[in-house]
Amino acid sequence: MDERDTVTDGNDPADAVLVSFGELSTKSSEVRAKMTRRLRDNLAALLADRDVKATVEQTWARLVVDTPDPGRAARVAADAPGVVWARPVATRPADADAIGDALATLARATSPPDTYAVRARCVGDGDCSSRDIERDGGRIVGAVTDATVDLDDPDRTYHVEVRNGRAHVAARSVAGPGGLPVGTQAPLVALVSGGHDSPVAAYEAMRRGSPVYPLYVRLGDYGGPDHEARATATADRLASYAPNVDCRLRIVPGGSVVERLAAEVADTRMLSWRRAILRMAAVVVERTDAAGVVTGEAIGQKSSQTAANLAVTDAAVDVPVHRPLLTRDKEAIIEQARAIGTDEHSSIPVGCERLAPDTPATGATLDTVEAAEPDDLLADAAAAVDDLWIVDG
Ligand SMILES: Nc1ncnc2c1ncn2[C@@H]1O[C@H](COP(=O)(O)OP(=O)(O)OP(=O)(O)O)[C@@H](O)[C@H]1O
Repeated sequence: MDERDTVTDGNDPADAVLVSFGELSTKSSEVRAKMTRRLRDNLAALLADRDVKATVEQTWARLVVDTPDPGRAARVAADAPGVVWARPVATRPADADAIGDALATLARATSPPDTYAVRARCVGDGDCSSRDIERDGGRIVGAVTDATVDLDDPDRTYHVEVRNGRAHVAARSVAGPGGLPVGTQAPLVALVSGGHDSPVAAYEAMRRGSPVYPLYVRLGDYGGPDHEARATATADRLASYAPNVDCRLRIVPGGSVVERLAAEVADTRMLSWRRAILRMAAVVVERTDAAGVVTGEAIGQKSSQTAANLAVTDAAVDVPVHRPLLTRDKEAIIEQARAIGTDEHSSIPVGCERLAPDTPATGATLDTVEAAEPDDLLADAAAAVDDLWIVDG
């Protein structure tokens, strides 16, 4: 549910945001505490970056954001990898009257649903009965709205969580991306071309906890300013999800490698190009604390991405190559690019298509690719990384 649609008057009683971080709860207590701390720091940085005044308190099972603007803070918090949901909540003493009051105020302050349910959770408080809260709360909401109870598929769920003597009462929930907090896994070098696929792949790596170092390879005359601009815009967008990690775009000049391929290689040209940019990424991995490379390739999406050709590409490097979109369909990838806001610049037609030969190889073997590839091509590609520069956002 989008909470922006639900507040109908100025009497919203929410005074904080409750944040759930699902998967962290499956970790050992030491790892969980460490990852939760990281999520707390990430949330604080994200809220500050988006100009939301807030302090973030860490408890064992939840993060609690203290803020004068819970509605906006919940939307921002739900952008952070690791967050399962964020709810603007009214904080009350853990007694039945206070909870009932909060539910009635919330029910009046939000647009009336046709159907509703009250869900309660009591943690570590012997006197608290979730069944009583749900029954009494359901009656109270029913009395102040015309809505009817639907426990299976309600239009709105009112949530009550009671722990440590406090009750958190909510009428709205903003879904987060899940996953793990950025910075809880090793960084990866993300090859980004600015098309639809590679930004989504880089985002998926971030969503699972890896900071990414976006790497764009210039195509010389085959690329141009638009090509580079969309890669830069992509890196900015990715950085907006984790402003406290280094997500600056790295650029390597690849124009001379492209020229050589266009002049010297025919059907296997695109494969050699993939091998060359992968080799560049591998050099960046070796020179940083990154643990591997992430690309936007998916099986069979292009001739250079058949299962056979991906194996030939990988043979150019000896660092791990991760492909989070391997089995995803293009439509689903584009939908996700829209959702995370990396699609805006991805539709500009750019030069890689011009490099493609008329009859690209789909089932090449490593032997045929290597035979057609200039002997020093990969060494040339690696050397180009000496001229890498970092774009300061
Ligand atoms: N100029 C480039 N700079 C950096 N990485 C690149 C570049 N071109 C391609 N890549 C990487 O190689 C992968 C495969 O490239 P391809 O041109 O086939 O694009 P794609 O699968 O359509 O991805 P995208 O939609 O991101 O362009 C990309 O997903 C990206 O990770």
